[in-house]
Amino acid sequence: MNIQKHATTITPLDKYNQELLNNVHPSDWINPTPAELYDLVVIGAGTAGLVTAKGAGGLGLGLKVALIEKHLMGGDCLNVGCVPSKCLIRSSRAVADMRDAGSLGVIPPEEIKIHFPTVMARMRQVRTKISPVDSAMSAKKVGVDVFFGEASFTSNDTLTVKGQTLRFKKAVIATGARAVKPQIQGLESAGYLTNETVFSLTELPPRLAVIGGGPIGCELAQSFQRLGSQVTLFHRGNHILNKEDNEAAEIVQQALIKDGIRLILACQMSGVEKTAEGKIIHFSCNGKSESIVVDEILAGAGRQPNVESLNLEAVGVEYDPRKGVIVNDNLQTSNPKIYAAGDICMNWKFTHAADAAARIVLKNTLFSPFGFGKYKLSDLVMPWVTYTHPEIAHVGMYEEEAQAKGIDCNTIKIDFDDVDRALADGETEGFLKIFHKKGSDEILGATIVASHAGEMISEVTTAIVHKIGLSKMSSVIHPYPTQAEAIKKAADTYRRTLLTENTKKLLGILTKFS
Ligand SMILES: Cc1cc2nc3c(=O)[nH]c(=O)nc-3n(C[C@H](O)[C@H](O)[C@H](O)COP(=O)(O)OP(=O)(O)OC[C@H]3O[C@@H](n4cnc5c(N)ncnc54)[C@H](O)[C@@H]3O)c2cc1C
Ligand SMILES: NC(=O)c1ccc[n+]([C@@H]2O[C@H](COP(=O)([O-])OP(=O)(O)OC[C@H]3O[C@@H](n4cnc5c(N)ncnc54)[C@H](O)[C@@H]3O)[C@@H](O)[C@H]2O)c1
Repeated sequence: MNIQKHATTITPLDKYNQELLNNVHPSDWINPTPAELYDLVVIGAGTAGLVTAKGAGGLGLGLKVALIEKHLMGGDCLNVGCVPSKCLIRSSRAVADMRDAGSLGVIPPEEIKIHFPTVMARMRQVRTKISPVDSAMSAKKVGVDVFFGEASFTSNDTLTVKGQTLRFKKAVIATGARAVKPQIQGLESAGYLTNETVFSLTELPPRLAVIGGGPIGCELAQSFQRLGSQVTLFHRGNHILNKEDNEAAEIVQQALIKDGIRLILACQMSGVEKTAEGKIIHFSCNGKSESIVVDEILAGAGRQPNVESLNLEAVGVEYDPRKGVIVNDNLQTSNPKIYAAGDICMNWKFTHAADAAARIVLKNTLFSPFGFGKYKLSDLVMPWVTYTHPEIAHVGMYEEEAQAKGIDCNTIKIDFDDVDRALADGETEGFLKIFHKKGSDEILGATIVASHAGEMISEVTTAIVHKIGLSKMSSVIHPYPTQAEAIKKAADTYRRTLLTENTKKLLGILTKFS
């Protein structure tokens, strides 16, 4: 494979992208001669694969570890996912800050000028700066044999890559997922963008349609709208971000509308035609047929697991073409020698989830003699953040989820317009909800909608992981004024519920004698 092939998703080939490719798929890379037998062969060098392979190789135990990547080390997150999207989000927030500065007494310019090529060049620069940690050399340095090429199982203990056979004691499938192709007549021939191509744009599409109101669709729709595109967001459901708390999703929905996005909910897209004026999208909404013309279409309509080329049948690994490789709670597949981690097998499709799963796989493949002491996926407390503006962050259970499990749950809600720093910042849209066990201070979960909700959720995650209840949280001093004081306020609200008539009487007596 040469640099040109990988340039299909990594364009333009400027100095940043060339350096990125030199790190994540060097054109002069020569695959090593395979060892006689590998302790661990890992397929896919995204987050899950890199953490597994480098974790095993870096232990200094002399383990033989191979890592196989068909495209770009770093996978989606570095190249076409988290990293580039967050760079675009940063630029788009700068636009919104300028736009809204009037309310702070700072008069914005008549026209906010956005230089889209510079926005994208900055993104490429940042991505390249981050790339050495995911590079082929970084894995080689910790003793991992890195092979570029597509891996395919050939027998219960072998697989091939570019004509070479690798024998393994254990294997890990970490091949991730890709964008689902929406089944809309004419879309394929009209052409559309996905997360694999959108970050290669060098010119802003004046009119952009986004298919799907999930995290990808919402984050990118808001960014492109703020950067100057007229975005139309098509979503099947009645409101966007339907996996999130309804009230939280509603706040973000209103923010997208305020940004000027045309939101088409509960829609059916019936066809796309390419014409001289642009791409015409035909759709129906509430029984009414309509059409719009756009310059580009971006699909963010869900993910599909990369299972096809692995020849999983040869090794008896069960999979579902839509959900991916089937694993048990220890991340072991139906073949006991083969494990999986990351987007290929998990509902939690997040980089930090892939990282956490890889650590479980490391333990379970290498340090669980006779299957003892295996770690479980279900033991993880998983936070996540959707980086719209405002952000939605969540951890643990929702109220309905707790109730469905037969746990009586109370919700404490703090609105950010009761938080001094949020008022000072002019960022009062949003709330914190903490779900706790009824009659107890045990935290079950939390949802935060706020400008920097993602920076706040880890405090609640720490509390859940280390079983710190709301009473103890209320004794933690939070600097004034910070938006994270919302968490302290929630904890104090809980403490106040402990003040029964009897405790009040007792306190009254104590004050008399003090
Ligand atoms: C636009 C976008 C934004 C995102 N933003 C965030 C975010 O902000 N925060 C967050 O936590 N998550 C985010 N995600 C999700 C995150 O990127 C994924 O959850 C994460 O990358 C999963 O890692 P992985 O290792 O499982 O898979 P991947 O990163 O997909 O890596 C799999 C690797 O396997 C390789 N491969 C596939 N088949 C083979 C084969 N047969 N042989 C050899 N190699 C193979 C692929 O080329 C790829 O490099 C985002 C995703 C997208 C698309
Ligand atoms: N901040 C983050 O952590 C982050 C950011 C982006 C992506 N991700 C991960 O990537 C995963 C995939 O994200 P996603 O947004 O592609 O998927 P998703 O499945 O979460 O959302 C896609 C949405 O598109 C809708 N849809 C599908 N086809 C449609 C059509 N033809 N017309 C209208 N609507 C349609 C679906 O109903 C669905 O709600 C997420 O589950 C998330 O875990 C995470």
